[in-house]
Amino acid sequence: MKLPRRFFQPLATGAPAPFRELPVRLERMIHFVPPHNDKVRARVPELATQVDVVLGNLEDAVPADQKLAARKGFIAMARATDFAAAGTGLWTRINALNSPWILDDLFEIVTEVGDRLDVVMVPKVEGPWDIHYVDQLLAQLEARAGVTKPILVHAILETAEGVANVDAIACASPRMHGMSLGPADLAASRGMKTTRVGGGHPDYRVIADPSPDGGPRAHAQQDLWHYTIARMVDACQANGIKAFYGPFGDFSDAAACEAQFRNAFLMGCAGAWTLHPSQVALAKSVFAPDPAEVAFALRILEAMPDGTGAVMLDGKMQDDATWKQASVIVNLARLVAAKDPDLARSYGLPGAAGG
Ligand SMILES: CC(C)(COP(=O)(O)OP(=O)(O)OC[C@H]1O[C@@H](n2cnc3c(N)ncnc32)[C@H](O)[C@@H]1OP(=O)(O)O)[C@@H](O)C(=O)NCCC(=O)NCCSC(=O)C[C@H](O)C(=O)O
Ligand SMILES: [Mg+2]
Repeated sequence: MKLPRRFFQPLATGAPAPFRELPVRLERMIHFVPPHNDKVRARVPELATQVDVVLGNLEDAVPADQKLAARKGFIAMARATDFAAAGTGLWTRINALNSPWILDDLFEIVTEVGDRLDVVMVPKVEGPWDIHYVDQLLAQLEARAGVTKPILVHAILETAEGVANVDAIACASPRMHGMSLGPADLAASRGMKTTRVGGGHPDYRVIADPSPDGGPRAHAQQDLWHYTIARMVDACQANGIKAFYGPFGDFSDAAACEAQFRNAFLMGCAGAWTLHPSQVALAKSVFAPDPAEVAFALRILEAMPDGTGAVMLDGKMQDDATWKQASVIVNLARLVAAKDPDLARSYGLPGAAGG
């Protein structure tokens, strides 16, 4: 176990010191771009004005014979757009740690565009040892390339072993930005019997007792991912990092995607992955608080200026704890308002231009 005082020391001479606190950023969606696809890559400058995070994906969904093209494509797209000026995060998902591509992924990307990269997403993280490996390697590469801002690490929770070690992963390094649920790999790793990428399954349900008249029995579909999301959110929040829902693969079912995103939002997730342009608006609307909820939260804060005591609002008791709940909603609303003038107006909060 590392000594507490050494936790925040750089892991290589010349590497930047890790952040003490995560940068505060609005990350309603992590938008996946296949960087080997020239047509989609050409849309990135425009996308960067529409999404909170652009991620160049090098791992699954990139054919093996396109891995090098994807890496080169990512480097080109990182250079072609000033993401920082647009207020948009630039991430990459590297190949798995046991793959033949990972070493060159990190070496080439940090060397070429490390100063532009915010976060490296690491797939199939099994335990803290995987984070320690990436942490050390990133520090060496940052030092070598003269990168001055520490690159953060985001783990995908997508193996049974990873879920068993979720708490240790969350606190493995000060580089940890957060975690995403990877429902497809996790389903396979667990031996779940579904071919869907995220979302529910009609056969996963509870049914009511038989009725005396032999009529049809009521049933309700359950959420396959509730347990994992709850564990992930607790591990992340306990360590001051962020939890995300991952992909929803059925682009044709916007209602189901929205419901899954909304459950994740209510449970404490900050955002979700978007794999197709049609999912961007969905994520934007779900991962921002409802204006009516913001209005009520503002009333709570106003009624309890110092955050203590007990008051009644519309017949509902408010106290120190509901003040904290209201603060969660208002803080997020302020972050959204700073980026989205329409929502700033509907929240009655100052937007980016202060109006
Ligand atoms: C899945 C896709 C290959 C589908 O692309 P396409 O067949 O082109 O779809 P459409 O014709 O409907 O596209 C309409 C237009 O939109 C552009 N497009 C498509 N996708 C994107 C995108 N991601 N970003 C920007 N623009 C996009 C198309 O080019 C069309 O443009 P135009 O012709 O000019 O109208 C594609 O959507 C895609 O590759 N998506 C990303 C897939 C991906 O990254 N998958 C991996 C993440 S999920 C995962 O790994 C599982 C996870 O790890 C787990 O274990 O759970
Ligand atoms: Mg996966």
